[in-house]
Amino acid sequence: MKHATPRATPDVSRETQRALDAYLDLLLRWNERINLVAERDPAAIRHRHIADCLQLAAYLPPDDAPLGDFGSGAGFPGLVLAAVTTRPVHLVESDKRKAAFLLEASRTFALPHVTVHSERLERVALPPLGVVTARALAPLSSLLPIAAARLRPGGVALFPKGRTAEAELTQANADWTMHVERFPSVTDAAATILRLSEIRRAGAQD
Ligand SMILES: C[S@@+](CC[C@H](N)C(=O)[O-])C[C@H]1O[C@@H](n2cnc3c(N)ncnc32)[C@H](O)[C@@H]1O
Repeated sequence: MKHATPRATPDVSRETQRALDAYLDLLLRWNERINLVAERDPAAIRHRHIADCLQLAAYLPPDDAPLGDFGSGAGFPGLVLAAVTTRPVHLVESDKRKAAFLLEASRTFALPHVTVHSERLERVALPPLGVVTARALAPLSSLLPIAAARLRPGGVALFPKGRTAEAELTQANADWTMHVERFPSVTDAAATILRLSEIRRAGAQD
């Protein structure tokens, strides 16, 4: 697998760092009542989830088009990215308790550009998106129809993937054409960030 050179994870301001630390505190408190993340160790959550998601900011397009994060869970990556972008961010999470956490977090950290949709992604009404993200939601062959249906022309999908990235791409290539960029993860040597654009069903006409 050939990776492009990784882009540096953006340095965050002290204010953003404080907000991310407060988000971690809130997550730890809620994690005692509902299962948001498997880890209990704050340092592990900071590295495996927050830093892992923050690195995606380097691959966002330089515009203000809306971002839709599908299956956000505890806010990964959508809520973390909302801390470093002013574009509208739509978090789609069907689990009511996780959606309640997302709502509380977006209110606590005064992120007025975040909208939480407590419903299934198949049914949610969203504007055409400039960016689609989904982490640990589904294999690529299931994510591509979602991205193709939701992205506006010129939009990109950012999918963090583990060691199955190449196999998922091979499988998806049977039914889809797309421009693929691969970036190495800075938090997990076995992981790859896929940035996909011009996603079309194979054989589809423009
Ligand atoms: C494995 S978790 C991953 C959560 C988060 N993206 C992360 O990386 O930690 C998948 C999440 O997707 C949500 N989900 C699954 N199917 C969904 C659907 N059809 N519509 C909306 N959310 C869905 C689940 O409730 C769960 O919170």
